[in-house]
Amino acid sequence: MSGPERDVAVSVREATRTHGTVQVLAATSAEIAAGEALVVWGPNGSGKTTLLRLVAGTDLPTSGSVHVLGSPAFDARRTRREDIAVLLDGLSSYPDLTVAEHLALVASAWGRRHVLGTRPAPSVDDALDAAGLTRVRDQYPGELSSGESQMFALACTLYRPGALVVLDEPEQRLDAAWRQRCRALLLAALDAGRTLVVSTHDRLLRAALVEDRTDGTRRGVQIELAAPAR
Ligand SMILES: Nc1ncnc2c1ncn2[C@@H]1O[C@H](COP(=O)(O)OP(=O)(O)OP(=O)(O)O)[C@@H](O)[C@H]1O
Repeated sequence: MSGPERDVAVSVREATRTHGTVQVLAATSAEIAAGEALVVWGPNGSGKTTLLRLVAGTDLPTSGSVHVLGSPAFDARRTRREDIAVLLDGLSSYPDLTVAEHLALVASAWGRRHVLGTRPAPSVDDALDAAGLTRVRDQYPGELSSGESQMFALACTLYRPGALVVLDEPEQRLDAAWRQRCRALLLAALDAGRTLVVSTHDRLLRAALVEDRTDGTRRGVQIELAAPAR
């Protein structure tokens, strides 16, 4: 979409982040409309997680601005809480609740808002099936493999409402089959009208999220962050 009717969901303008005297994010700009993906690409240490923290509103830019859903991201984090789903530093979980019970808890916590756009949310079992977690539905978080844990975190994050979803390297610790599921889940989220901001080292995920749809509409864009000086 282009033109004045474009519904901007994420706008990053000349945003930088400095820790002390060290600039960890050089001036970065990007803009996506609602329902599009922003793929953040770059080598280790290039500032991907830093940028995602600014978008998620858990950190402030040193200069420049970051707006999401029409508000400064730092404010939106509280005022638009139900609209922003974030998986940045792993998932906090309850050791004595099962995988399925965690999703049920998410649904229960969000009540009637547990709906995505005009679509009702899938059942817990359908969501677990889509994530490939049916086999471990009755296991506790401490009983999961590292790849299962990552899919569990992803499934919980995608199961809550969130017009905007922010994911830091969702493919981490996943094997090829699960990476494929991860791509399918993110494409389905986009098709449901969600806006995605995703950092990744996975070329297939990047390609899937920035490839135009068959009807020619833009699915997403990428920004590439430069390698830090070593
Ligand atoms: N609190 C901090 N104080 C100082 N430097 C920091 C701080 N947080 C991050 N950095 C530095 O900022 C740089 C960017 O880190 P960031 O985690 O954003 O990179 P990344 O692109 O996500 O890397 P990776 O691909 O390895 O996850 C790194 O060099 C890191 O050491």
